[in-house]
Amino acid sequence: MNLEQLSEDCMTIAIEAGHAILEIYKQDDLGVEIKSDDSPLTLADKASHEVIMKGLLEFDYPILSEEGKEMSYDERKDWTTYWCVDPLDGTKEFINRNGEFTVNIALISDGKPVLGVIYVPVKDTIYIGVDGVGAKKGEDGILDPIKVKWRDDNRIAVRSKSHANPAEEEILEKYNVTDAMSVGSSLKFCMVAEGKADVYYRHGPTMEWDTAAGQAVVEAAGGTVYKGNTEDELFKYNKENLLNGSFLVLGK
Ligand SMILES: Nc1ncnc2c1ncn2[C@@H]1O[C@H](COP(=O)(O)O)[C@@H](OP(=O)(O)O)[C@H]1O
Ligand SMILES: [Mg+2]
Repeated sequence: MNLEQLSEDCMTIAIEAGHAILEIYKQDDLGVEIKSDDSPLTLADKASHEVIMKGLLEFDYPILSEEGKEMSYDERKDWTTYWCVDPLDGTKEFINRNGEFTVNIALISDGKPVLGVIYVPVKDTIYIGVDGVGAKKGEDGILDPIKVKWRDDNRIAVRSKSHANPAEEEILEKYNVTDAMSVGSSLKFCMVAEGKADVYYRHGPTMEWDTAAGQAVVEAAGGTVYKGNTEDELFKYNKENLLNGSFLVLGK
């Protein structure tokens, strides 16, 4: 498997999906519905999902997408390598029209995200992480390497804009965080990956597709994603329950 070649194809697919999202973002009616789990869904989530499914079809790996058909653990438990996709992460931010939403494509191998692409449609910016190779950020058609930062003191945290939890404060204090920024979607992982923040601790629930591409990007940039709120166990994928527990992202 040539991850670098695959990452180029994923970039093209993510950008095309982002353009489909922007077409809908321009319209007055975003076609908002509420899903059975009470979370919002728009025409853009569906359009992006269609573009990504079509694009990834040529690669012979199964696909787990937030907007795809529900997949029981029995159906996916033997997958060794698969795509984990969030066609539009930060749907609330999309509906609020603040630009803080992303397209996320990750390749998982043996429970670890080994490739991740995150596209930010409104900024036309892309982040790529390839295990064993490194992470890059693309702006104005130029890709530059990015690296995490671990400040000696006055550390900076990123937190969810829509789902921050007071239980996060204790951990931020433990890491000497003196400043926190609220940002929507997987952009938080990107901010740690490019050294704009040192820490992202998430106490509340997310799904595996919300974190897979972000974890690949931040780890390829030199960071680490841990399960829970300690530095003991790495964060793994294709769990029986796709609901993530709390996790800790550090720029080291
Ligand atoms: N109660 C809940 N259960 C599961 N996932 C939740 C959740 N509340 C929020 N999320 C996840 O958090 C994501 C948004 O993260 P953030 O708050 O960092 O922007 C959502 O992604 P989507 O917007 O793709 O649905 C959603 O998957
Ligand atoms: Mg999401």
